[in-house]
Amino acid sequence: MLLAQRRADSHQGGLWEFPGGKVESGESVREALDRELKEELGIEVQDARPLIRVPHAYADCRVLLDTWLVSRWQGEPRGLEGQPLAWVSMGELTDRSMPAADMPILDAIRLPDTCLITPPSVADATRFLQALRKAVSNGVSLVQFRVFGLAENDLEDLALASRRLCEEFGAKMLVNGPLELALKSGAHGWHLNRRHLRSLKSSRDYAGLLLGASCHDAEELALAREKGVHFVLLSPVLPTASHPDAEVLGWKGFSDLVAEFPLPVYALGGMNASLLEHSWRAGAQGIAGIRGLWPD
Ligand SMILES: Nc1nc2c([nH]c(=O)n2[C@@H]2O[C@H](COP(=O)(O)OP(=O)(O)OP(=O)(O)O)[C@@H](O)[C@H]2O)c(=O)[nH]1
Repeated sequence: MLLAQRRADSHQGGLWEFPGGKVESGESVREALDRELKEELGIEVQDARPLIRVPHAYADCRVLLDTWLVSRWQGEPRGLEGQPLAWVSMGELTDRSMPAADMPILDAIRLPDTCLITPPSVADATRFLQALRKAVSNGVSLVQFRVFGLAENDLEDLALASRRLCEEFGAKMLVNGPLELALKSGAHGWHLNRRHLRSLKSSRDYAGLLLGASCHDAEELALAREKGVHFVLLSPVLPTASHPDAEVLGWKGFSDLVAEFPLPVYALGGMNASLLEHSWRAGAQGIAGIRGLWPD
């Protein structure tokens, strides 16, 4: 990631920021991005996509950080306004002092664009683990382990084996189920259903665990934000076989709900890899799913 240090006499002066600036009147956000990065860094943006929109109220002003991920550009970035620049790895991002509004952006950068949810019923644990291996070896790096109906010991064994497999390929696994199962299996995180989200005291009590939550409407999104989870799955965006009677949000309903929601949100319900780009345009971190993503 490329960071720039803000001038000492500017708003949030001295802190490290993502390069950018204000949209001028008559400009689209993409045009503003191209102009600002040309003015400040001397580069031509060639490929960029929306990442997250974060509204934030500072004591002295309100900002809406419409953040884009720039993946291709021409030219070597230079601090054309005299600002110091620093290339930092994901791990080093938190070593720099950054504006408070940037915190959700750090979560969005760290999370991948796809979240795989395991099929809930497991008839054959060996086949299940083979399919999971295929998924993580093909690049899936965020897995939600969601399995029901197994005897307690079998469930624990499967969760443990799944976590080890994920780790072998550098993927993170969250358990959707009892917190004890997440802890016993050494999972990287805990995924909260509606009931768990309501009863969660504060994310601070779960330091070190990546927390995700399932949400279905504006009220649950507000709750997820209040409780301080790291990301959300919002569903159902499109009709889905796993919840045939649920009322779908549609892409319009989805993007209205997440337009200024300051946490990464995955679109869930009827998703497959071909909808990934569409989900970005609708304001999503990416897509989550079972059938559309699970290798047979
Ligand atoms: N570019 C940028 N601005 C940020 C970040 N985080 C954050 O809170 N901001 C706030 O968003 C606003 C961006 O405006 P800016 O001052 O960079 O805009 P600009 O380049 O058009 O500058 P100017 O209006 O001083 O000429 C500032 O209030 C800044 O403090 C960040 O990571 N990058």
